[in-house]
Amino acid sequence: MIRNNALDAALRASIHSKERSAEMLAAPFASASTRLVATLRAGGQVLSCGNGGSSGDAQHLASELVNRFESNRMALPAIALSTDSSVLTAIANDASYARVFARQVEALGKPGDCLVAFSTSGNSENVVEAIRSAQARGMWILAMTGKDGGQMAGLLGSADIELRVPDNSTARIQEVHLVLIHALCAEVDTAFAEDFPLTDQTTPSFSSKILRDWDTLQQACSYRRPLVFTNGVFDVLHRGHVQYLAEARSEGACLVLAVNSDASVRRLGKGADRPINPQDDRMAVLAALQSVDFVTVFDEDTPLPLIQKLQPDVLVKGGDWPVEHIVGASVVQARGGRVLSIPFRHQRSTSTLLEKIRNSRP
Ligand SMILES: O=C(CO)[C@@H](O)[C@H](O)[C@H](O)[C@H](O)COP(=O)(O)O
Ligand SMILES: [Zn+2]
Repeated sequence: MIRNNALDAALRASIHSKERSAEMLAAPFASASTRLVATLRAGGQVLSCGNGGSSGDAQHLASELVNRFESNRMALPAIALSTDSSVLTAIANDASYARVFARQVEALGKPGDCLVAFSTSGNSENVVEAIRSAQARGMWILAMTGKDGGQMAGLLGSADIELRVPDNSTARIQEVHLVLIHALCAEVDTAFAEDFPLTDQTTPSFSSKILRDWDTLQQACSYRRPLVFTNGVFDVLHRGHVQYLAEARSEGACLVLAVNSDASVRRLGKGADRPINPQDDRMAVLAALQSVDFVTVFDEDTPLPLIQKLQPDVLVKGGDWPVEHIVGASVVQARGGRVLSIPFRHQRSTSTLLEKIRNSRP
């Protein structure tokens, strides 16, 4: 058998690096894949960047999200920021090379999106600048680094995740980055294959905003700050509701709306025939509103346990609720959050509406 020493050495070093990564990156990898899936489920996008070999990695990741990895699933939104030579040369020429990714993040990034930032040293200035811009826009960072994590490691906040390859060789770090990209894509394939059967190649419906499971909801919205929370029955949706929800959404970066379950509505004693619309229908209608980022349901008499779990920054109720009576106010205020009673600009009520319909019967 013919062996080549250079190839043997490279392969051995790569295997060693991968084995060490398997031990050291298991926990942050699990967090990264969960959060990436939650971001995409919530309609967020992935922006990726890096230089040289890492620019290729950024493109590799984006291509597999947009197109597919190993199985068919819906197309997912991802853009590699190292691909448009006109944009890159214009920014580098008019501003500086350090701004080439940051400027694009400012143009394309939205709160809740993910920036996947590749740098084996953690010190590429343009990647560091991109992280700063992404954080300022309410995005979270998945930092793919190596060596000692460089400047990037020091920039990351509690919402961010670093996958730092335990190696000092740029080449070995890049080789592990590629494995990490493929492993992340495999997790994304699995998550979206469950949601969308192979035959369904459509974009996510409003139903992706409906998260009944509170753990999943917490993961999807925990880093979308300021987080706004409101709750109610929302039985027969009217103009007052729509206006109120739009105003609530404008108070932060993400609005979670919790509706009372049918059993919980019945306990409110609004009438034997209430709710008119069952909880699944109410949630589906609310999820179609642009102002609403996530809809969930609670079965308790009050949303207090959910408020304690989500720890929103802004708690909102309709104008008929004085702030001191709003359930969960003390929880939010204790963390320095705001509690708002938003006045109804359009005085409508479901009960009056139903009365009108009943009285109009021949
Ligand atoms: O691919 C390689 C080395 O394997 C090179 O092109 C390498 O990516 C470049 O030197 C990069 O500029 C290195 O940047 P970084 O990984 O430190 O951010
Ligand atoms: Zn290379």
